[in-house]
Amino acid sequence: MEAATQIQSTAADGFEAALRAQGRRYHDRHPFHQRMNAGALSREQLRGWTANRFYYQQNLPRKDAAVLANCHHREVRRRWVQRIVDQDGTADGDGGIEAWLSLGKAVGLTRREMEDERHVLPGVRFAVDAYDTFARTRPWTEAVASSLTELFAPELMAERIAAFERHYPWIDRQGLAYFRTRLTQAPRDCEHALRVVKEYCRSPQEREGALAALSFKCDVLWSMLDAIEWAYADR
Ligand SMILES: O=C(O)c1cc(C(=O)O)c2c(n1)C(=O)C(=O)c1cc(C(=O)O)[nH]c1-2
Repeated sequence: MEAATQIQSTAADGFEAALRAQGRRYHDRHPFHQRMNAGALSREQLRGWTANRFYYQQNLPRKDAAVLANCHHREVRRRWVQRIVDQDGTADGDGGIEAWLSLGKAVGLTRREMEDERHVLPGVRFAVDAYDTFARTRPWTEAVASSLTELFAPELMAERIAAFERHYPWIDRQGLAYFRTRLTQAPRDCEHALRVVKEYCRSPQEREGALAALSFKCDVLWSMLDAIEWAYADR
C-alpha cells in the first residue's frame, strides 16, 4: 500500500471509531430505558412511551424523504428509499408504522389516540421536529450520519424484546413484531449509512460535521426520554 493511501485508510478507521464511540451517549443508558428493561415501568408509563415514540416513528419517512430530496447520487437514493417503504409499507396493514400501531394496541392504546397525537408531549414534539428540520436543512451527508444511532440499536432491541417477554406478560407478544423486524433492518440500514458517510465525508470539516450530526441525534433521543420520564414519573 502506498504511503498516502495508508494514511487515508488509517484516518478512515479513526473516523469510524469516533462515530462508534458516540455509542457512549446512546439512549440505552437513559434511566427510563434502564427501568424499562429491568421491568420497573408501570402500564401507564409504557403506554406513555409507546404513544410518544409513535410520533418519532411516524416522522421517520418524512425525514428520509428529506435525505432523498437533498441527495444528488442515484446509487444512494436507490438504497435509501427502502427505508420509506419499510416504515410506510406498500399496502394497508403493512410496514413499520402499522406494526407500531399494533404495539400500541398490545399495551392498551387505541389507533385513534395514537394517531390524533393527544399524548404527544411538547418536549417529544420539539425533539422529533428538530430531527426533521435537521434532515431538511443540513447537508444530506449529515442527515445520513445522524441516522447512525442505529449502529447501537440492535443490542437494545434484543434486550427490549427479552425484557418485555419476561417482565410485562400482559403485553401480547404479537405486539413485539416491530422490534423483531428491526433486529435485521437496523444492521442492514446502518451498514449502508456507514459506507455512505465514509465515502462522501472525506475532508476534516465533513467528518466533523458527521460526528456533530450523530451527537445531535443522540441528544434528540435522550431529550425524548427526559420528557417522557418526567411526564409519567408518578403514573
Ligand atoms: O427503539 C429504538 O431504540 C430505536 C432507536 C432508533 C435510533 O437509534 O434512532 C431508531 C429506531 N428505534 C427505529 O425503530 C427506527 O426505525 C429508526 C430509524 C432511525 C433513523 O434515524 O433513521 N432511527 C431509528
